[in-house]
Amino acid sequence: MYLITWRLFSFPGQKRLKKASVLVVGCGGLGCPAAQYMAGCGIGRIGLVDYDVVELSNLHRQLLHSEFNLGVPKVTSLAQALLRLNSSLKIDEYNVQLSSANALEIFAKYDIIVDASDNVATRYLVNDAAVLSGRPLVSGGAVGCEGQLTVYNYKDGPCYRCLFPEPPPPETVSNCSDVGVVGPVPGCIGVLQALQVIHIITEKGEVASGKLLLFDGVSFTFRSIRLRGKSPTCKICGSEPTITQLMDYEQFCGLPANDKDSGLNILDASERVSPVFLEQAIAKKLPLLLIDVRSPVEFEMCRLPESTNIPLKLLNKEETVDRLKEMWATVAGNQNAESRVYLVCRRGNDSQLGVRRVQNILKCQVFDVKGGLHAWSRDVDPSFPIY
Ligand SMILES: Nc1ncnc2c1ncn2[C@@H]1O[C@H](COP(=O)(O)OP(=O)(O)OP(=O)(O)O)[C@@H](O)[C@H]1O
Ligand SMILES: [Zn+2]
Repeated sequence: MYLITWRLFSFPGQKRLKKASVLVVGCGGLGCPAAQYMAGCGIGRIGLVDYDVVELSNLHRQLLHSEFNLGVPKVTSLAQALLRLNSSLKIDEYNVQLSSANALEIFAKYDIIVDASDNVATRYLVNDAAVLSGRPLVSGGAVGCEGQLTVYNYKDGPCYRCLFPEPPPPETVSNCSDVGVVGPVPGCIGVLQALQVIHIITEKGEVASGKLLLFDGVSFTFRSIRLRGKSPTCKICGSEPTITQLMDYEQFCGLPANDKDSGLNILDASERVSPVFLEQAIAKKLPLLLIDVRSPVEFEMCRLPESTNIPLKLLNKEETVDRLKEMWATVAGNQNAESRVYLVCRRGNDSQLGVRRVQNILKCQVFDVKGGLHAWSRDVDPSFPIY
């Protein structure tokens, strides 16, 4: 099974792979392919971290999980698949959320860290833990049809904080659960993360330190851009670091370290309703405007019959403002005090961002549907398709 790797990297190279240990944070769209190719090439020990269980909506891009493993912890499901491929592997399962309390202890047991997570708070946590424990970090990301990859904290190269000292404002952050991702894109980036791990272990081939590989799945192009080098003033890896231990990353970023339903929480509780509440309002035929802020493609795929599609990106455009006012006039024209606007999206994050915009435009009562269509499917109509 390892012959190809051996021919390319020589026998000592293959032995290094066998002796190496790699930790994969996140067993989803990036983590599955990364771990699969690492297992295939004979890396001796692989640690898997994920707090989540396999869901149907994961399967289009997390191909080592399967319908048989729905509800099973992702670490267990992935470990089973890897052992089917290579029974001599040693696998450690961490069915936990990586946090400031456990990261350093877990990282200490591995030579290299692969970041295959999907949220900003975890990215800062993984970066800081990698720097504090002196481990190179192979970082990947994929949203929509775009993917990227770089290696942080490798030799004299920069870390994530050197390039992004401050987190982005929470309201500007969307993740792949809201935007969606085309399965082969994380597939491709995850495979390349495995290749970077092989390069680091065997010390053959280029390591993408100080470089960012960008893949655009629409124009079908790869580009590699040079990044700024290590920053001497970086708070964690600079010459006089002020961060010497892990912190509260959810507080630092203003965002949760997981992307479960309604992860973002930027509205007041009084501005949010449950899917069951919305269902009752619809059943009572109360005057309402239900706006679905997903992309037209997603809206075409499945939607609530009462909803109208205005993608989040269009909400602020001038022509949309007029259209929105016209639509609202037809609902609230009879001055009914019970008229409301509800915003819905896939999982309840983008809809919260939309609420603020619509409030500014219409100056009326606007609500977010908590947990979006996923929660609708869970709590109101299990036959409603989720993806
Ligand atoms: N702090 C963390 N600790 C452990 N696992 C994490 C952490 N943050 C993210 N993850 C895991 O990283 C994986 C990322 O996978 P992916 O980007 O494919 O998204 P997903 O959460 O599986 O998909 P969806 O958002 O559609 O449900 C997820 O399985 C998630 O549970
Ligand atoms: Zn740094």
